[in-house]
Amino acid sequence: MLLAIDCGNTNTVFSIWDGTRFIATWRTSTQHQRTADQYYVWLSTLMNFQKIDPKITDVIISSTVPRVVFNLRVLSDRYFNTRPLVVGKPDCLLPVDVRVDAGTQVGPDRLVNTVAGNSLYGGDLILVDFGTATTFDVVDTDGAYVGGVIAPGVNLSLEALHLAAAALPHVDISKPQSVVGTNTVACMQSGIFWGYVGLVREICARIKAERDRPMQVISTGGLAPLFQQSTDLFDVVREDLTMHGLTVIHKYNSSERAGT
Ligand SMILES: Nc1ncnc2c1ncn2[C@@H]1O[C@H](COP(=O)(O)OP(=O)(O)O)[C@@H](O)[C@H]1O
Ligand SMILES: CC(C)(COP(=O)(O)O)[C@@H](O)C(=O)NCCC(=O)O
Ligand SMILES: [K+]
Repeated sequence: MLLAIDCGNTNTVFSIWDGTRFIATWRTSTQHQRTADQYYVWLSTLMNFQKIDPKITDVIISSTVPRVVFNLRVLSDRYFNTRPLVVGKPDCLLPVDVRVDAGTQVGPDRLVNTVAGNSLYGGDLILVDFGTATTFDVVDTDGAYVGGVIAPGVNLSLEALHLAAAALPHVDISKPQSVVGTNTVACMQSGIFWGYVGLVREICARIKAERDRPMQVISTGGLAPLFQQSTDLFDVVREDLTMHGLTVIHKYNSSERAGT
């Protein structure tokens, strides 16, 4: 079975893929200090708790935080006796082209999303991923990654208000009842929620105009469903987009190595 690890700047998600479906998914905060042994204690406890004993034969990692990769590699070598595939490294092949400025290091999560989007929905896509940052990845007609947009994440924006202004509290995002807030929290939620709806709408409209063709908008990340509520921003919300992409990349590399 495949252990797929998607490490973002805030959270790291581990999923076990049995070849047809994910049999388990667990999430932990991203901390580069966490050792391979700590990961394994955590993972094996959860496996015992869910009464599963998967035989992990392969590991694939996508990480937007380079420092965590070392310990995840050790986890794979020491406990699963396998050399992991690491997206973005030269020995990890991608089934799509990447057409960006020379020397640009595209976030591996964006490449994985592109592969997933292309495998599920074809080409001419805008992939919106609500993570620490909100990213827009543009997928060409042939499935290539051709660039995109990086905006501050929703929670990062709320946290920035709280950190910079003495009288503004820490607030969780939610859809406000009305645009005009009658208390501080409602005012902040309105600014971020409706501001974000505007940001997503405007950026998608401009990408479509710039590329002069219809495009499907696919969204992912924990906050995608919140924004889909009573807005028409996305054609599809697919929460497991990145994980799905990891399974596609793993399969592609396995078959390339086998020469099929
Ligand atoms: N369902 C959710 N509801 C509210 N906040 C969420 C939800 N899912 C994720 N978040 C928050 O969104 C932010 C980005 O999380 P995540 O998608 O895990 O980012 P990353 O992939 O960059 O690590 C974090 O602050 C996280 O706590
Ligand atoms: C834009 C990102 C910070 C998003 O990361 P995330 O929100 O998933 O933690 C990440 O994709 C990244 O570090 N990218 C490198 C620059 C680029 O993609 O052009
Ligand atoms: K992301």
